[in-house]
Amino acid sequence: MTYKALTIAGSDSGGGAGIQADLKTFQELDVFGMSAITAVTAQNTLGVQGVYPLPVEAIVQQIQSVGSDIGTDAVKTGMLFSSEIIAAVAEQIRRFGWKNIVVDPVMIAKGGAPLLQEEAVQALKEHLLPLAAVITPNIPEAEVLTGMQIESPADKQEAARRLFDTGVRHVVIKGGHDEGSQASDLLYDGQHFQYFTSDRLPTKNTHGTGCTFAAAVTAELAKGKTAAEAVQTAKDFIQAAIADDLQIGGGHGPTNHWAYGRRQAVLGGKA
Ligand SMILES: Nc1ncnc2c1ncn2[C@@H]1O[C@H](COP(=O)(O)OP(=O)(O)OP(=O)(O)O)[C@@H](O)[C@H]1O
Ligand SMILES: Cc1ncc(CO)c(N)n1
Repeated sequence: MTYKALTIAGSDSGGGAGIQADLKTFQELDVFGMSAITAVTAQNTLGVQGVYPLPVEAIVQQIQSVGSDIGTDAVKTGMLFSSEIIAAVAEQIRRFGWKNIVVDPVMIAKGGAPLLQEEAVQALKEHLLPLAAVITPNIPEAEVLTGMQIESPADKQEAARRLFDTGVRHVVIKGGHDEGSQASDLLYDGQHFQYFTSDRLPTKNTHGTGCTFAAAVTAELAKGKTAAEAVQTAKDFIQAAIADDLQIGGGHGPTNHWAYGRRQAVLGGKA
């Protein structure tokens, strides 16, 4: 059985985030990766030097080329940049009847460069969130989407409830931006709160952690895993990828996308 996943996201020339992180992650998890590029960024470990959104027509055409021939078992959205792009992407997802939609509501790159126009937040809520099987905001993104400040564990749960009410089936609020010695991701399915917790690793090389995490969730949903199973694998994948960081570039380096696969191979006696 060949499982397939489509990422609709921006290109990161530095290879640590965006489309590049997604395809590497799909590959590592044995899922055939496809892409529809929404914007080209000139980017490295130091920051974002340029952002070039593609015409909506070019984005729609890429999605249609995939949908009309190959099809997909899951879709991840990342950097969508504008409300026009969001509306067009949502329309195509509906048109092909795709399920297993993972929305990573990318807003701002680590260095502060905007990857989503401010007025597009409403379009995200209106068009895309109701289609999502899983949404994976970090804490600042969850704050923007809910309009509330998240300062305590109770706030995090309340934000998850509010996000669930937008029509999303599972909410994951990631803990990368939390304080403390643990990085704890909260999953909410409308009934239960479940925490996925690891030691916080002391490194500056966390470029693309969010993209990589959401791509791993997408790959696992493509294989038919439940949201909780997919989040557990994604958490293990990103923990291994951060732990074995690569020391590339002069700023916030990428994670190591092959670390998880190497560890599995060692555990399974294959390496
Ligand atoms: N220092 C760290 N140690 C361990 N896990 C981490 C660390 N930083 C982030 N994570 C994990 O990485 C995943 C991504 O979380 P994070 O909140 O950093 O996403 P993000 O801000 O969207 O990332 P980015 O914008 O760089 O793509 C989560 O599973 C989180 O728990
Ligand atoms: C293209 C792209 N998408 C997402 C992110 C968020 O990490 C980034 N830095 N660049």
